[in-house]
Amino acid sequence: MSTTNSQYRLGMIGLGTMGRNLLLNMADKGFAVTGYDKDPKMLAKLEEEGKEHQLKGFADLESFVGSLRTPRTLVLLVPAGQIVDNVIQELKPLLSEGDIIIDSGNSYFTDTTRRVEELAKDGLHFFGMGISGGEEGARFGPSMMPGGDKKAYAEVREILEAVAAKVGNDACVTYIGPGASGHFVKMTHNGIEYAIMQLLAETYQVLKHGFGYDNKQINETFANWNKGPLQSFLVEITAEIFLFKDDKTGNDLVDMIKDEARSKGTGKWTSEIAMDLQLPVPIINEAVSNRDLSKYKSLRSTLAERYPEHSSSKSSISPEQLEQAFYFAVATAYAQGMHLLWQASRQYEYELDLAEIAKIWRGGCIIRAAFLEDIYQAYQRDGGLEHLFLDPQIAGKISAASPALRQLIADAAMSGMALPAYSSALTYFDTIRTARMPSNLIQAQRDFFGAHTFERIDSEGTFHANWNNL
Ligand SMILES: NC(=O)C1=CN([C@@H]2O[C@H](COP(=O)(O)OP(=O)(O)OC[C@H]3O[C@@H](n4cnc5c(N)ncnc54)[C@H](OP(=O)(O)O)[C@@H]3O)[C@@H](O)[C@H]2O)C=CC1
Ligand SMILES: O=C(CO)[C@H](O)[C@H](O)COP(=O)(O)O
Repeated sequence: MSTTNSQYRLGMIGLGTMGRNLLLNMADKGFAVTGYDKDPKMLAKLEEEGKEHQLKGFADLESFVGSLRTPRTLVLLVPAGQIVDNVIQELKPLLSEGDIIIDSGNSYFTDTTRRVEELAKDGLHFFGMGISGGEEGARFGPSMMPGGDKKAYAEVREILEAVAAKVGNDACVTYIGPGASGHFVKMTHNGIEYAIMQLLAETYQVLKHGFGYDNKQINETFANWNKGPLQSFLVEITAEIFLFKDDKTGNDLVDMIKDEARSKGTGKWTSEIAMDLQLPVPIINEAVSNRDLSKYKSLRSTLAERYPEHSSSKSSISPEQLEQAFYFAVATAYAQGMHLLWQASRQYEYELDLAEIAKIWRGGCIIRAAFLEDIYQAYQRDGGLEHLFLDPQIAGKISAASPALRQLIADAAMSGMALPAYSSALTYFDTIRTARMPSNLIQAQRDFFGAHTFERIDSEGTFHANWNNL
């Protein structure tokens, strides 16, 4: 296959929500780019949208690959799973040593590890690059998390920095690390996303039932929070949701939506891998479990009638205290996610720079928030920080906010209101600040019934006691 007429800088496979918008973003920034889709209508639409730019669509894979300058850079934005492997198999005979494939979908990180290793045998560079920001982010500035071969990154750095969201002069993209580190970091981003969304849903519950607020007041509360230290994309869109009207009924749309949350799996993956790494992320676990519990609508409805214990007692805390409690819980969710990255970095030798990760999450992505500046500063002060709560400035803010969360949980417990993510945040904090946990008893029990042995506080080694006098 001749490459003599090749001219395009990058080729995109998958021209759906993310792929089309990211490609248009690249074209806007002056890069000559091309897209591949089997559907001529998709190509016509793409070329029409990008007609002012050097943007071309191909329905034939060989011509598409042949249009790229070498070493070629191809970005995949197709559904994760087998489709990614299928696309790679179709591409491989058309590629040459040194070419780069970037999988920007939400692929599972162990699939990425496998693909990196398999393609390296053919001299091809495979990058797992998490992208966040949804449709609008892809079009106007996402946050991107590329992991793979460091030298090959130099080939794509310019284009990624040009299209990424900006915070001041900083582009929201950085080289993350080797192997599947980019997809691991994106998965963790989504785990934090799940936790914050669950906390916002619980806050809605408190505002509605504990405070007796209507949707307009709930909108105002979140909109006010979004002007201060809690400023974030998720708080901002949550405020907007409460004003949105349903075309069909004229009611607030939020009231017309079933209380059954769906998911695609990245939150579950975060919980699963955190358990494998023995690094607890309980708020994320609660967020995943609550999406699952929400699906048991009929069981919940039956049990609501069987146990009508929910009292109508109002929350005793002020809106300002609720804001403090939310701050505490969200900070804890980020702390758990960062702790997971700290552990994964050691386990998988990703050499993650946690300051850089916090830095590129400050803009473009779904979890962007003013608080990420504090996290970035904390890891800049100490790049090896084991846990965010060890940072003196974060510690001061957490300590000041914890009494409000205690009162929120106490009120909720007495009135029978479920606040699983908030409760989990407090329990996690109280556990992780406990110097001597009651886990000595668990070791004693294990040794009692199964001779599993225990360690002593006063001598090295493992011991077994004859608990049963056998
Ligand atoms: N939507 C979002 O907000 C975000 C999505 N992601 C991830 O990005 C990836 C893409 O998501 P999204 O853009 O939303 O998905 P879409 O479903 O909108 O687009 C997927 C595209 O892939 C194409 N495609 C499917 N199979 C093949 C194939 N074998 N060869 C070539 N093209 C193929 C589809 O074409 P056709 O329609 O013709 O089948 C479609 O154009 C996913 O992994 C997703 O998890 C990441 C961040 C945010
Ligand atoms: O990656 C994303 C944002 O960063 C997706 O929007 C996210 O995966 C949605 O996940 P789910 O469908 O499980 O809620």
